Amino acid sequence: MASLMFTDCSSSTTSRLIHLNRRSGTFLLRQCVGQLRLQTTASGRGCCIRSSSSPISAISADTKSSEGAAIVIDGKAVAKKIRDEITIEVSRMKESIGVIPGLAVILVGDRKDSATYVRNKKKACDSVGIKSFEVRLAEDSSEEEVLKSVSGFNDDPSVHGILVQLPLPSHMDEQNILNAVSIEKDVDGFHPLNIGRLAMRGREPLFVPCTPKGCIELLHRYNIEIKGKRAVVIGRSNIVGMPAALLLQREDATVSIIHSRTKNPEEITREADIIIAAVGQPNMVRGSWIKPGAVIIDVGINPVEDPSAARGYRLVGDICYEEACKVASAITPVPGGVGPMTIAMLLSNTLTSAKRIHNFQ
Ligand SMILES: Nc1nc2c(c(=O)[nH]1)N[C@@H](CN(C=O)c1ccc(C(=O)N[C@@H](CCC(=O)O)C(=O)O)cc1)CN2
Repeated sequence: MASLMFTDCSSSTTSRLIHLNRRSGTFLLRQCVGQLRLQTTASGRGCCIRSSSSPISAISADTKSSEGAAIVIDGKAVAKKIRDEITIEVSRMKESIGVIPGLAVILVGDRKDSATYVRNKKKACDSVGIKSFEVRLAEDSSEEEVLKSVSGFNDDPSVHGILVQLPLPSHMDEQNILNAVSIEKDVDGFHPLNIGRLAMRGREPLFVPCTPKGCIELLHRYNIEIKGKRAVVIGRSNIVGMPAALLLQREDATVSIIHSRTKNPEEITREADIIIAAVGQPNMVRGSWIKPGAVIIDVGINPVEDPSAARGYRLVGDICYEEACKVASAITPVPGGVGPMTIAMLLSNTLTSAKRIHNFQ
């Protein structure tokens, strides 16, 4: 007997374990007429899946898939492909001009999630041949100590990319620290000059923030048209929502941003052909918010209690996946959607930086 974990979207912290016996399995398979298989996703949630590993030919953002099941946009697979492409470029650069791209990461404090992300960034660098440098500072370090590390990496010619892992401890002035990163090495794209250029027509940023860049890259790699579409971005953070909205606008979408003071979020979201959700609220967007056939990019990575999971919790997005996948034409899962793309885009930005600094085409 197999078992599937379904999230109860009406409650973010409770979940039901539904045993899938032969009968219910048949029922689900019938619902997925024409589908390839019945599958539990990496997070253990069930959905009908048309394609999960290879980019597809154009999906219309206007029309609902006839089967009533979304294509799963496989960020993990796309990120792997991008890492393979970067590996080739890194070795071509090394062989041609003897330069190895270098990425420096500054981690302040002892947040477990941040430590995991930094460890994963180092692993990803190793896997593509990028050199990595790391500074770890204690939670009670001073802002001056962080600025000193930034300044050291700004002056180090073997470092082509610098990032300060966020969030920083609350006693630090985040903007002051991000401003100190050399704009030529700002591979996170958080420097105000890079963000400012992103917002201006006719100006190009040196780097685009990794998570929003990953969202757009997924749309491109799955041939999802953006031009002329109505897009809704839920959330207006500096690192995801705001730059994602700017990028969609640059791609000629008509963009609305939904935030905590928006009066009618459901109504506005229901108009969208493309939804990017980056609000940090587990399962906030329900199936009823979604226009049939919309494409959904879920940036949320929210831990919810789950005693049956090895870690005692599992990750869910901002979108109620099992409702949304019946309405949308394509959707990113959590985990395995946008998350892996963030690190792939970081590697890509670091390679771009090294090429630019060394004038290597
Ligand atoms: N300086 C920065 N700080 C932060 C950024 C950033 O882009 N630059 N983004 C996030 C954290 N982040 C990278 O730093 C990040 C988050 C999640 C993932 C990821 O791959 N998630 C997996 C699930 C991981 C798990 O199981 O725990 C997934 O979604 O599949 C990568 C990077 C905030 N800080």
